[in-house]
Amino acid sequence: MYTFLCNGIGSIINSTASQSKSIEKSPQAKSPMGTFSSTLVVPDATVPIKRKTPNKTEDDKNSTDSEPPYRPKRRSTSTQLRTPSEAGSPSSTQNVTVMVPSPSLALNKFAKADQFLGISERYFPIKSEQRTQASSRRYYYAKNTKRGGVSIAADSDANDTLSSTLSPLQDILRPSLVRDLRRLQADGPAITFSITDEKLPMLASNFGFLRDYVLKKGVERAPNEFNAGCGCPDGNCVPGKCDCQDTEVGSDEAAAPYLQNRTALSQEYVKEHSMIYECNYRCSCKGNCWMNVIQRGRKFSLDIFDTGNRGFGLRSMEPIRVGDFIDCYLGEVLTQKESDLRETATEESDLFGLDWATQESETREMYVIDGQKFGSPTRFMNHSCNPNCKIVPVSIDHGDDRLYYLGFFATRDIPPGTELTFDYNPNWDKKQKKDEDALPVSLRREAVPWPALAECTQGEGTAGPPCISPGFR
Ligand SMILES: C[S@@+](CC[C@H](N)C(=O)[O-])C[C@H]1O[C@@H](n2cnc3c(N)ncnc32)[C@H](O)[C@@H]1O
Repeated sequence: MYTFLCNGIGSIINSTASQSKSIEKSPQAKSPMGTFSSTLVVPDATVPIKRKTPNKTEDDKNSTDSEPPYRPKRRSTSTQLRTPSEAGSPSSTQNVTVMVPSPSLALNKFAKADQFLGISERYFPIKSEQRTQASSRRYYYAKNTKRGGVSIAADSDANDTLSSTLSPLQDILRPSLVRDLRRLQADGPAITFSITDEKLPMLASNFGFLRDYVLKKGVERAPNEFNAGCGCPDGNCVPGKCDCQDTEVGSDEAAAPYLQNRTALSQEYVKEHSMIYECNYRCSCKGNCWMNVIQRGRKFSLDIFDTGNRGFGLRSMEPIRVGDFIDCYLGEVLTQKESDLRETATEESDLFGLDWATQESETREMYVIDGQKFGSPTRFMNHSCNPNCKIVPVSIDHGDDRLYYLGFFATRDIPPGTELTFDYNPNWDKKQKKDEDALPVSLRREAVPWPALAECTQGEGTAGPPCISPGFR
């Protein structure tokens, strides 16, 4: 079970429903299975669970198994830049606060050319011992400066107003974003963006792209030795027989989550909600079989674009077939306590509670993913109650029922250029007229002004324009 808590649009919806079919885990996979639900508000009280600590064998202690493939490779930094319209009119006498982006190679180039506003000790105050470094244009320590608090007065006799400084900023932000996105190409085809200069800072300065979760304080992966693998003969994982697959309740037959002939969700899993356990490095196949999809990474080039009325969105310029894997939802992984603090501290959060196993829990709280500031391109997927994608919880570690991945898969064929969407709350009771927790429109986060959308009337699976769930109003 997982919970999507998206403050803004998310915090106005709350519903929980059971999955239509539950699937029992194979004996090899230790974690309990649960029902699926998705809500968009603060999660229901979670029943804590107690981790069973398996007895370590000598073999386990001496284990030299390598790490699973998904590991944080880097962490982007987040900076903020306010455009003139956000900062107010850049009149010549007015004090305008500018969030100066982190000094980068490109920025240093500008500094050398003495063109860029803000590259001086005045805007990057430093300690005396750091002055030498700064004078040689090495601003390593200057990154510690709270740049958000640095106020820059628009100079009355300066020819360049704030708007004229935007151009060099875009010249820096655009290549910097390209560089940031290029790093994601290690995991699949290119991620591009189709965004005007004006809106570029909203993406480039406010968001850091990740290649894996960033585990925050109090969050841990289960030790490697807890993980288990299948023992399929000759490393040949056969559908229905591989131990990594779940067996349906009351049946010995394992449900095959993926198609064998292409890395895609099976028809059954397109319809159902159940955890998938992929083969891993501990399996006899070493994770090289068809039971390995999200670990192979993206298959499609994705484009972050300006939807015009729903902020940024995500699309692919390639045709996507039903069941295809899009990408994982990533972000900072928080303890529930930390996520509660963030929820109350800010209006903006994009939280997923990893609560698949917590219903059978006794003492542990679930982990929560926050994709607001750091994450993957799927963070820009908008809601639709007539969606073309869905989220499936996927684990690559049988010994860790607390930390797993959320994979986006296509639920129908998607033509090139179509916005990729998912239902933020698939179990929302469409008959429910009003959500008591709904926020008035004025309190919702609006990155750009969005015109009112038509209320969703279409049934699932039918094509149609973007719409808004009845409860959103
Ligand atoms: C996960 S973010 C999606 C990316 C977002 N559009 C952006 O520019 O950052 C969720 C936020 O997008 C907006 N959003 C998502 N789906 C929407 C829809 N169908 N209509 C209007 N706003 C939507 C809401 O502000 C919501 O809080």
